[in-house]
Amino acid sequence: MPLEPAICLCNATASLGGRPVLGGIDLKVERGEVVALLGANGSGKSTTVRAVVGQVPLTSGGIELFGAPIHRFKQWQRIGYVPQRSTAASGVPASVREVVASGRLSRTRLRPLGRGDRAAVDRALELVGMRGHARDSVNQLSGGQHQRVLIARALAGEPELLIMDEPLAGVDLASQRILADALREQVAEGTSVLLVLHELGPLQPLIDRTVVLKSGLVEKIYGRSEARDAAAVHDLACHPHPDPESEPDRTGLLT
Ligand SMILES: Nc1ncnc2c1ncn2[C@@H]1O[C@H](COP(=O)(O)OP(=O)(O)OP(=O)(O)O)[C@@H](O)[C@H]1O
Repeated sequence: MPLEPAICLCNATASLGGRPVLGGIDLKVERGEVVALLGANGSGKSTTVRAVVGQVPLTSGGIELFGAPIHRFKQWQRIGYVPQRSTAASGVPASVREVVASGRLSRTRLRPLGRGDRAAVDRALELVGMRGHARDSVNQLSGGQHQRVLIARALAGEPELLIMDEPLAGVDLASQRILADALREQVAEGTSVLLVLHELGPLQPLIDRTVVLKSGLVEKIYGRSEARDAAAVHDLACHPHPDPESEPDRTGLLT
């Protein structure tokens, strides 16, 4: 019998600040599948993934994680989440290794890290090319290195489902390629992935389906062979003539 999908959203609606933001999203991520969410600013991509990780309640519809309704789902250690525009620097001095090791907490609880935990941390650092920076303070990292550390933190938990909101934002092409390689290895091991992206970049060959959102609804779904078309359509729709004067569509409440 096939396993239940890693994520299943059924006619999901959500409101923020009293305004409807998701208008009835249907979205599935099958086991081992890599799904990219594309769409213009404000189309509802982050809200969709935040609903999936339980940070935004639905007003109607449902979400199932690994076959369980989200309100009954308890196995959050199976999920690695990299939020949008988050920071590894918390104000207290912490090394890259310490931040990545914190990704094991959902598995170790208060138990000290064992050999298996340390191996998972080393592997995550290696995967994102940060092993040589393990002792560095996170406060000294560049934006791209910072993002790699946050992804390593999620990978250290050995998640079966990885959810990343704009993992390539502010990451140069060399780092994007390192992240693509890391993700490829993870996917080869069977991890399911939901990614919010603005462009597919080096991740494109990994993506099985691209779901384009518009105004809180699924506008179009592209299969693997159409990913290039999806990226092209998205580029035309979302970046037609960049206006340096325009204000980004942000409330600032999510930062
Ligand atoms: N905390 C909030 N309170 C009120 N409205 C919000 C809040 N967060 C987001 N919104 C609104 O919800 C809509 C969807 O936002 P969301 O962040 O999901 O879009 P997005 O597709 O991820 O955009 P971006 O590409 O800019 O990250 C936007 O109109 C946004 O202004």
